[in-house]
Amino acid sequence: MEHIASFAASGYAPDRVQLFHGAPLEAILPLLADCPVLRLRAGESPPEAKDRQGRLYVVLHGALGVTPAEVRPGGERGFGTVLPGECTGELSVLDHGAPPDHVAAQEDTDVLVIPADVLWRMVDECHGVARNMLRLLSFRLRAANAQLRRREKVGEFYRQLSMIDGLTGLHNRAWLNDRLPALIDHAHASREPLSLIMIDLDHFKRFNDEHGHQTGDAALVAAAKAISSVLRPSDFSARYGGEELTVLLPGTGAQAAKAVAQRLCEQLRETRVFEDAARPLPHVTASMGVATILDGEDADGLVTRADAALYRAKENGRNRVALA
Ligand SMILES: Nc1nc2c(ncn2[C@@H]2O[C@H](COP(=O)(O)OP(=O)(O)OP(=O)(O)O)[C@@H](O)[C@H]2O)c(=O)[nH]1
Repeated sequence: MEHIASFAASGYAPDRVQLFHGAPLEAILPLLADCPVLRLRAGESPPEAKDRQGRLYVVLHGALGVTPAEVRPGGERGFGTVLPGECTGELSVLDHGAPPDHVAAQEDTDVLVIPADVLWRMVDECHGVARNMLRLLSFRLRAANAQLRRREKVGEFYRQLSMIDGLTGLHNRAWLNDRLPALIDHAHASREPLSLIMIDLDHFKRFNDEHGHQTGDAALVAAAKAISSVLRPSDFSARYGGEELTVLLPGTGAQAAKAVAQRLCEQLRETRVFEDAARPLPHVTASMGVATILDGEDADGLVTRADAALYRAKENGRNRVALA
């Protein structure tokens, strides 16, 4: 970093500085005359104020990169860029707090440093500067709000992504844990039925052993597709874990749910793992347990009864449906 000159001797003019737009230069120039102009090399930060008064940095040439102070070095990059005529540092001047952002030159950059007391005198003596400060603050507020909204959206995107099973594309167990209690509450409150089908692929260990784990994965994907193809848009399917899948049927009573499960069973029986006829594989079958919510029952109770029914379907020969 190099101290080039005072502003008066630097050769820079104030008319391009946003903070001074519309303000009478004859009022501003005497106040700016002794303010230092620094040259920062790429990567250098302007010196921090030794007092708690803060200071405003106006870019005269080059660019300053601004990163929120809470972001670790090497973390999220480029919160913003301050270009010639723009400034940064106004918040710590206004509230005497620590600067909220880390500032560093993105290239060789000349910066006018305006100490807090000089800035306040400008605000006192020149309404135009005060107005520009307010405009700057409202711009910062809007930018911060937009940034928050973007982060919320990104957060929601990743939340949704974390609820999807990577192999089958179905919802995963985390989604089920999140949504099932809410669906059950809704069913109790609206006095509508809700059914759950627990599905377990038959002899899947043997299938893996005979055809390889990757073919087993393909069979799981094919099963998930087949199941989704049978359901209505208001139904949900999820991968419960391993080779176990779950279907949720809101507004569906026991008999209708049993009929859906039987349809799923048939669909699986007819589903090829690979459409490619050159690689004929045995069809994958599944056993299914169906349970319909009882008065006052919670998620654990419903899943346990569906599991017990599934166990009976396995016991009775697999490739079939049992009702809880
Ligand atoms: N390929 C593949 N296999 C999986 C996956 N998740 C679980 N499995 C396999 O599924 C098999 C389940 O085996 P078991 O629990 O013994 O049940 P099963 O062989 O299907 O027998 P039954 O359920 O009694 O009909 C295990 O071999 C697991 O490794 C997966 O994501 N991909």
